Amino acid sequence: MEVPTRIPTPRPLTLALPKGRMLPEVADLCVRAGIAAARPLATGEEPPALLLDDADAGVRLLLVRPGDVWSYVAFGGADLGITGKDVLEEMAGPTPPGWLDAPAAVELADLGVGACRMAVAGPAAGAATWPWRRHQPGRLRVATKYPRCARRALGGGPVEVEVIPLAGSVELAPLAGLADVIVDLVATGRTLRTHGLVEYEVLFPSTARLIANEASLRLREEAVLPLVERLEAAARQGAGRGGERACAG
Ligand SMILES: Nc1ncnc2c1ncn2[C@@H]1O[C@H](COP(=O)(O)OP(=O)(O)OP(=O)(O)O)[C@@H](O)[C@H]1O
Ligand SMILES: O=P(O)(O)OC[C@H]1O[C@H](OP(=O)(O)OP(=O)(O)O)[C@H](O)[C@@H]1O
Repeated sequence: MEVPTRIPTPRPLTLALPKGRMLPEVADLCVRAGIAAARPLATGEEPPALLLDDADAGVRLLLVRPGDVWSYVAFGGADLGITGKDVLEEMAGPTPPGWLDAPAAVELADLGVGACRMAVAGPAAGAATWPWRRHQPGRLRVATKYPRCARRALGGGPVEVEVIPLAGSVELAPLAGLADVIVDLVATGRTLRTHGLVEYEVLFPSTARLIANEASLRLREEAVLPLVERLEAAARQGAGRGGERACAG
């Protein structure tokens, strides 16, 4: 009996893309990588559907929330995905109790688009004392959409970090007396300024990353790698055209 060396191909090569603010830039990269079906997504209009097949490119696109791209890729719903480094940092680390234990998604490339930074911010009055406060015994209430990043960056020292999880409008938390500081993404800094907040500390810069399902990389290599190469080439071309956005404030 012949021993199969590859699993049967159950579906087209599947790429999970982030809906929302990054989609137009990411879709533009995909178009330049030969995925014509991504063209309507580059306009900023509402996507026509959540699943788009590109028969010519042999690629299926799934449109999911940026925070869900990692799950689609890690759990095998997509072979490849594009999402922010912020999402990958938040998903990094031990699997929380009760979660399906997923093999890690592999980070393959920095695509340059969607630049922003993860920062600690708070009221202007607290900026001067932040470097000291951060390392003092006592409690620090942190409002954030990124509880694991916040804990990893600020915990582990003498200060006791109390995370208040929020899903958005994080800048309101210090104004409402809910938290001392926030950990959130900053790009232009406009939202902070509008609410009288300042950046205390940058935790890490973030740009869109290409990630792969670990098994797809091994078992569908001939299909996966050419697309990876085309996306990387499109990203380099984009950077050359001035497509790389500065993430420093
Ligand atoms: N100024 C910014 N603020 C927030 N995210 C940004 C910014 N600039 C780039 N990004 C990237 O865009 C992603 C968030 O996109 P978007 O704001 O459309 O989704 P979201 O509403 O935060 O996500 P979800 O729908 O899952 O709640 C981030 O993960 C980050 O990588
Ligand atoms: O530095 P800026 O250019 O102002 O961008 C940063 C803001 O954008 C994001 O919020 P978003 O618009 O996604 O809304 P949200 O608060 O509902 O998450 C982020 O959470 C900041 O609030």
